[in-house]
Amino acid sequence: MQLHVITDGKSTMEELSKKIADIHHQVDFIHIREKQRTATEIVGLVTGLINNGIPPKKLIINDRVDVAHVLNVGGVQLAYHSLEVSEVRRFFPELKVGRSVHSLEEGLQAEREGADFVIYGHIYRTDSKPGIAPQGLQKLRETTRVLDIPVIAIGGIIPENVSEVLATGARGVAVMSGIFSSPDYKKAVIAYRSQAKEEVL
Ligand SMILES: Cc1nc(C(=O)O)sc1CCOP(=O)(O)O
Repeated sequence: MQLHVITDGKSTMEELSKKIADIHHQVDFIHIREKQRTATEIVGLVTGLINNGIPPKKLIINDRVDVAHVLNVGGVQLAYHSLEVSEVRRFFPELKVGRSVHSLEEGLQAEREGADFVIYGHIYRTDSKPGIAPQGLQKLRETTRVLDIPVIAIGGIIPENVSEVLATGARGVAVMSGIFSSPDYKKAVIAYRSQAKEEVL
């Protein structure tokens, strides 16, 4: 199982730096999703993380392809409002490209354009996506069956539902509030990790 963690956009830069430094050994990918932050702030955060020994290849920048490129990190996570997967593939071939999708059709499109993986959601009801109906496990299963690239499940994932999510064929889970909003985030990350028997990348 791949364990992706996603920053919540609510923590201070200091809190994020500390939390990420504390948990990075337990996770495969850390998505920096700080939509209200400037490029300069994200560069400052990520440079600090790298200087503190967090492997750059584990870091994925949400949306900001330019920032990911300048920082020479592992990759970028694209949303519907981001540059297209094919454009990023063409101009930034060194970046791993993830695409956030909400249907099988979007997943197929991302795969055709050359995405390395998709994040599919949201699976369960979550306060992080208020007022939008969840996709549920059946649609996730359909998507994992059809796509060849890894499908990572997101949205309302808690340690107790990881095994049923993985049983759909999902290759991993992505977690935001379950880790970054947890008062004991170190314990939380271990609870997720213990659902996965494979080695961390
Ligand atoms: C950032 C994000 N993207 C989603 C999608 O469906 O694309 S759901 C989501 C939030 C996930 O948060 P939590 O782990 O707190 O439920």
